[in-house]
Amino acid sequence: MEPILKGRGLVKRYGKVTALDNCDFDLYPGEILAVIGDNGAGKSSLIKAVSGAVIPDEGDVFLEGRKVKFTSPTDARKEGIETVYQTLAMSPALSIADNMFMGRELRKPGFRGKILRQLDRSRMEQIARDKLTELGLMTIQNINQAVETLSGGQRQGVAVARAAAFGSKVIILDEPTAALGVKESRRVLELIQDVRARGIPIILISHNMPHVFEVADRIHVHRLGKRLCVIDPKDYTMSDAVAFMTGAKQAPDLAA
Ligand SMILES: Nc1ncnc2c1ncn2[C@@H]1O[C@H](COP(=O)(O)OP(=O)(O)OP(=O)(O)O)[C@@H](O)[C@H]1O
Repeated sequence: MEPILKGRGLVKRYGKVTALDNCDFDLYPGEILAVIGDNGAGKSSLIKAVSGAVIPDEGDVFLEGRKVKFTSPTDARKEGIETVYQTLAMSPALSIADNMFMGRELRKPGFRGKILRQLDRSRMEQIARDKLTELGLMTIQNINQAVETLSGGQRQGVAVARAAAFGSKVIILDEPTAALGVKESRRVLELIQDVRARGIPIILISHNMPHVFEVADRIHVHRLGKRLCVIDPKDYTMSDAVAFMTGAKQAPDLAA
């Protein structure tokens, strides 16, 4: 099977710091791939390099086998790569529907939309409602509710729904449960699994080992700017994973 998203020989330097050191990366269709690693290992740099937020100094990124050169996150988004950052790019005072359609607003048909640029609010609200229902997120009562009035978990939900709603090929989640309570984390983990069930692969960056081991199909262990190994959570324990990532234990051979 061909990876849907692939990185080869990625290098990213910040002055004297080498954040990515000839790093490879593979995400396969339909999987949840967790990316774990110690602080400063280069996880964010990797994710940014495959999603257009930084331009790698060297190396190539391939989407569905085709070499791509993203120069911005907008570029990557146009190709179907959506990143949901921990610090969510949402406008708190705007409604859920407005947030979901930010930058992709729908206009009314015909003259009113094309010439007068009128927004098709009811259609956007309907689609927003449908998407949230589809993803089991309809604990949200009112689609016109301002995002600032939502709980942290609901907000993550809206961000994920937004990513899932627009034909994304890949969704990247950066520490989606870091700021959430137990119940909310649970809901977000379920949501991640729902998104996978709809066939969209997910990259999950997380320091939370129980969450990683619960949902990931494979775990990319990142260390010193490169992929150290990829493990199946069924074959290793959480303490193995932590030992690999800190260098306390010899990692399994990647080739094997
Ligand atoms: N914009 C930047 N300017 C200078 N150095 C940077 C920049 N971004 C990252 N780095 C450095 O690159 C290295 C890798 O950082 P990166 O954020 O990719 O690691 P990380 O694994 O995501 O860490 P964490 O888990 O702590 O978020 C670190 O040494 C970091 O200080």
